[in-house]
Amino acid sequence: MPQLSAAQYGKDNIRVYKVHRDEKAGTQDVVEMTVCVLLQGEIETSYTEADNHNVVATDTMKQTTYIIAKQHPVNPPELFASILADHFTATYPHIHIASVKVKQHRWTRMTVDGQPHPHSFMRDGSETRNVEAVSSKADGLYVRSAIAGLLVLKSTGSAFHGFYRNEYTSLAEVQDRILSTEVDCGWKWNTFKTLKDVESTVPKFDEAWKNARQITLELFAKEESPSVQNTMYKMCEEILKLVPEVKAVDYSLPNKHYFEIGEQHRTRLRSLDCADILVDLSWHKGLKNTGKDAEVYAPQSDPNGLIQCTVSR
Ligand SMILES: O=c1[nH]c(=O)c2[nH]c(=O)[nH]c2[nH]1
Repeated sequence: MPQLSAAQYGKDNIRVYKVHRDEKAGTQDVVEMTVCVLLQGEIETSYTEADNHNVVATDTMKQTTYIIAKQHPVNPPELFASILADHFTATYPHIHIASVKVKQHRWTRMTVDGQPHPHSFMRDGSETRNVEAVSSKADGLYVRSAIAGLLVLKSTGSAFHGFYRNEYTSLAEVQDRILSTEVDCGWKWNTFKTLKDVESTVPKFDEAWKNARQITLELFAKEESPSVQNTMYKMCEEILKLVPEVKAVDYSLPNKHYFEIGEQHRTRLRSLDCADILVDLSWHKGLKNTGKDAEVYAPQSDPNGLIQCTVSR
């Protein structure tokens, strides 16, 4: 007899834009975000018996998102996501768990004629500030904040050697390589009992985001990295130190590679670190582009290393 063993449903990719007009100062602030709402609870018969009486329409979830955005602050995103998630579990007796994911996009104020412009912004990069809030009738509010899509590269100051070798290994030890990654860094807050507890933590959310971002960038830049693994572990340690309300920090870092192209160079490609492979141009009039003369590399999209960890207290 088949059984529905898990079910949730909701609205994804709800795009919301909110403007705040400061009439006195003559300036405006904008927030753009993409929201996903997913609900769980006593919804089984909608799947098994076509009984829709308990189905909160996904369109209702979208309309609710706009209404909550109108009536409440959308910043910090931790607060907005928690208010919205809490709304669903508080309003509907048969909804037991509501998950709200908010992805805030960057609109950075333009500087024009040396002054911050009152109402013009630019998208400076693919980085987003992400939050997931899960409101559970049984367990309270779980919140994870994150930085995603932050692209970074260092052209030296990274090595990778001393790794496991056997007959499947061709990678050479490397003392100096290019290191590039797209940062996905998350931090889980101690579970909040109620929405009030989230509200009283509001000043900490922006501060934690700033700290996590700064630690990530500074350690990435300053550290002589022996591996992605060790560098990300140090970042986790620093964030845990600076943000006592956080119980765990996680990173997911793809290793973006800089490869040589060209079938004739396959042997060379296999023998160097995958993240730092030179384009050998000696076939063209003896052009020197290897060793100390290396300047031109060939970035590759796949395959890539993927290094992940979670560090808890
Ligand atoms: O920092 C790294 N960690 C690895 O596990 C790894 N594996 C690899 O091929 N290059 C790298 N670099």
